[in-house]
Amino acid sequence: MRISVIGCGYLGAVHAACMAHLGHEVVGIDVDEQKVSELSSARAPFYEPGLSELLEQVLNTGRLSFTSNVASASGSDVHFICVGTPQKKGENAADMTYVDAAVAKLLPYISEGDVVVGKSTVPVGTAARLAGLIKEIQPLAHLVWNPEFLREGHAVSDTLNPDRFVYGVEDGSEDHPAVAVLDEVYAAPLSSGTPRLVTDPPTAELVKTAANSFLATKISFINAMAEVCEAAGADVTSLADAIGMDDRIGRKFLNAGIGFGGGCLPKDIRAFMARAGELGADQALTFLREVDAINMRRRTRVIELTRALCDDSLLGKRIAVLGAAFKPESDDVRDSPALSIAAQLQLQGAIVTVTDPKALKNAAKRFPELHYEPDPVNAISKSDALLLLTEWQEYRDLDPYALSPIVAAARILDGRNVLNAEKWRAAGWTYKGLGRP
Ligand SMILES: NC(=O)c1ccc[n+]([C@@H]2O[C@H](COP(=O)([O-])OP(=O)(O)OC[C@H]3O[C@@H](n4cnc5c(N)ncnc54)[C@H](O)[C@@H]3O)[C@@H](O)[C@H]2O)c1
Ligand SMILES: O=c1ccn([C@@H]2O[C@H](COP(=O)(O)OP(=O)(O)O[C@H]3O[C@H](CO)[C@@H](O)[C@H](O)[C@H]3O)[C@@H](O)[C@H]2O)c(=O)[nH]1
Repeated sequence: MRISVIGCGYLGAVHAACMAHLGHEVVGIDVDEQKVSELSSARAPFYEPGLSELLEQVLNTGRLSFTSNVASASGSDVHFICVGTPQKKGENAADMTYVDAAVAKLLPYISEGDVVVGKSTVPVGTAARLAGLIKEIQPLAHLVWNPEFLREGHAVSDTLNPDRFVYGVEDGSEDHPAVAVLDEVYAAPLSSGTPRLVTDPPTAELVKTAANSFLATKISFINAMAEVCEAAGADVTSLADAIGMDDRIGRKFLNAGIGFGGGCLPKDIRAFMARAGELGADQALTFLREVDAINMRRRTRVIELTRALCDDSLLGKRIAVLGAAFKPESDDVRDSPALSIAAQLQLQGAIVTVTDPKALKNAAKRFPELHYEPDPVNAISKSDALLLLTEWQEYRDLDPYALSPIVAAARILDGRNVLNAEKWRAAGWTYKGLGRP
């Protein structure tokens, strides 16, 4: 199949490389010339395990190319829309200008029988609106909503072996001609057993926002439990293990800590709130507002606990923050709780040094006022308190005995509950987890 991928950020770059890996002829189109040039030389513009290797492999086959010229979409059978839908400034709603512009620029190159596939995460109702625009120009083309569920850090394997495919087609029917086209695009994963569900476009759009809302809810639920555990002297980690043993609940996404961040969960639940409000579905709005509020309170709680750990004053205290990315195995700092906490601590008078194995360049662009140190030992040296905020393996493996002699005070706040508290305490550290005694 000939495929165009419009928007080659995190989602689009991975999707383009994976589609070429599946044997298709793919052109990736992005307005950012620098991204196009990096991707064309097999350099991933962001850290994603396995992506550079995959890019190199598929670029060598000649099946994949990148360009900033949207006219190159002409002749493709399938056009994937993968541009960003960030949160609007000062509002909860999604900014749809990139999707609208991408579709407007693509319109002249859509031919009879082409399938335009929406992969971006959008407010419900977007597909119907875009289908109207497409039909005006090319009545014999189709629009499908096919949301993406990949996780950063696992993006390549999630794209090649997803849990499921969801196709939202106009009449919601298996017989819709676009179903057979997408089945051909995803022939390899489908033949190895990936389930697919055919539905109508609004349901497909909602599957995505509901899935992210549910994941966010699980995290905020366990963080609310962490607050209770803290007050009652209980251990939220054992609690999560025990409730997670119930198959109906499951242990995944029950790790209490500093809360969720990233380029998806926070902005997606807010966009969902905004859309639910517009539709008059107030219960979803109220419910998700609390999920968001619990999440944001975790950041405030970490500041309070750090102050308590530092003898009730942050003024002039040297704090080493381990982690800047919103999660390990990523250099993405969009809405990173670690960086938001680091910036707040500095505003409140602490002298903060942030370290991270991959995300420091991105962090410095967003928070130029913070001090960054690539070597964790240098960052930790002479500190009055250590905050583990992104659970990179190398921070999990830190040896409390080796670090004791280099710090000013042996105090650690484990924002992800991943360290062995007994071991750190035995080495003479004051250890504080979140929702753990
Ligand atoms: N990042 C993820 O893990 C992930 C996973 C699933 C779904 N999504 C959704 O996918 C969408 C994209 O997310 P992302 O993280 O890749 O965003 P991103 O900001 O990394 O990438 C968006 C890309 O689109 C490009 N672009 C903007 N306007 C364009 C246009 N008119 N033509 C061509 N290119 C254009 C930008 O230059 C950028 O490279 C969002 O809706 C997001 O919610 C993201
Ligand atoms: O038990 C947990 C699990 C995760 N997190 C945090 O939650 C955030 C999001 O993590 P994750 O979902 O792994 O990252 P993303 O790559 O943003 O992926 C989410 O967002 C994508 C974009 O919509 C979806 O495609 C994915 O399915 C969905 O998991 C991160 O800050 C994690 O630290 C926790 O605090 N506790």
